Amino acid sequence: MEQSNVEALGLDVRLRGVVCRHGRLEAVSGVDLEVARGERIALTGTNGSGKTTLLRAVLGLHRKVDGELLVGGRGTRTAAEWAWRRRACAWIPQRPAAGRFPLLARELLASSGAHEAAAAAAGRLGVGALADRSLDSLSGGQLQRMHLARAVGCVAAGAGVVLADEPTAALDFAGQEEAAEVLTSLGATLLVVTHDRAMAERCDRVLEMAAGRLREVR
Ligand SMILES: Nc1ncnc2c1ncn2[C@@H]1O[C@H](COP(=O)(O)OP(=O)(O)OP(=O)(O)O)[C@@H](O)[C@H]1O
Repeated sequence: MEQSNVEALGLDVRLRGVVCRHGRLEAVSGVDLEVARGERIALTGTNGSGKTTLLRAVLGLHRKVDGELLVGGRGTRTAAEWAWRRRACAWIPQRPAAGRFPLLARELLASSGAHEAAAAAAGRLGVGALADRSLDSLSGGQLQRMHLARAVGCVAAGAGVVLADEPTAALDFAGQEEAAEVLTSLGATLLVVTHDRAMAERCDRVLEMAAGRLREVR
């Protein structure tokens, strides 16, 4: 993996007038946001207000985006920029899919680009012994811990931004604390969608989304 262009201590994220549509529905409406390198942002808000759509847009997965959306000063106009964006951002999905041909947990960890760091994180998160299990055999909380461990691996491999979509939703209380600690101490820029107060309290800023618009809460 080419790592030279990805900064280890986080990348800045800049959104200007970002609009995202699903067909005719405008899910994100004119969002402006400046996130400094290493800053940790909690994104809260009502169901269906556009949080996941916004994170997917930052990741480069939502292609119908108007406005300016830069990570580390780069857009996603060319295939090379798009590939760079995918390496620069670690992604913890809200509903991890096992896929049609389920991966083994250790294959998920290896896909981070830094297998040893991800495997060590899996150990710390209490799922190291499950590495040879297929992802579709894991419980919701175990799967969420595995994705968290993968994100740690991605950062070790050079990702500068972590995009996490309700990463503690399936976790028990101790797991919520552990996950919040792991995510907020990575050194990477963090954008985390969460309804978990403990997670929000560990972040530098809390933003709220309502009907596709963003406002600062703290
Ligand atoms: N693939 C899709 N096709 C059509 N509409 C979609 C699609 N994905 C999301 N939407 C709609 O876009 C809006 C924003 O959805 P989004 O998933 O971004 O919200 P959210 O804030 O993450 O919600 P939640 O808190 O429930 O996870 C919703 O009205 C949703 O129904």
